[in-house]
Amino acid sequence: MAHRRATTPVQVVLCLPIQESPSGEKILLGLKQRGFGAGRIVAPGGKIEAGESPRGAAVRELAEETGLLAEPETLQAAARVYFRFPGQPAADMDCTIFLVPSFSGEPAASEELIPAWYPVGALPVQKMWEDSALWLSRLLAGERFDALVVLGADNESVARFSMIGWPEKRIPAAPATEADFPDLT
Ligand SMILES: Nc1[nH]c(=O)nc2c1ncn2[C@H]1C[C@H](O)[C@@H](COP(=O)(O)OP(=O)(O)OP(=O)(O)O)O1
Repeated sequence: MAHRRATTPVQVVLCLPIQESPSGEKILLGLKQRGFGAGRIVAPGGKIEAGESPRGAAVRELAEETGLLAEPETLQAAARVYFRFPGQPAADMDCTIFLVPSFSGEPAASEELIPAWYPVGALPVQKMWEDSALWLSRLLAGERFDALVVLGADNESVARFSMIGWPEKRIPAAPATEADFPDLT
């Protein structure tokens, strides 16, 4: 019998602004000040609002949390990560991740995030979600994928991780948000 979910995963986005510097590429992350994941260093992002596209949500969240402004069409859809929290199913999230190669403005702290640039080769993985060590550097190295992250009972450790590279087979039962992934549709 098919498993029926009690709740629908929350649809969220993450943004990865990228900047060239004399010492190499850097990405913008930030210390989350409140809400889900507070105290961790995370990428800017959040929930997709009703009627909003993933791309539109990414641009809005980036502006709200960091002050950076980007044009929606310049964002590059790079991965989807399905976060599953068996110990707290209401926290399940389907996350679309965008690279942000061009933007204007300077990052500034918000109530949500204290942003800072990090070298791609020296990510602050000890202060991030444990699972991000499994997928973030691969994404920044150019891989494109869907990944499934199942958290442990503590809602922090990684119980299971699997990855499916584009354009191979999709993760079964993942809700469709293919509109942002033209190479898949
Ligand atoms: N295991 C995990 N690893 C990771 O790297 N990021 C995760 C994660 N689980 C959730 N996230 C991210 C995805 C999403 O962008 C974010 C949570 O969404 P929000 O920032 O919107 O949550 P908040 O509780 O702050 O809500 P609001 O402030 O009400 O929007 O956490």
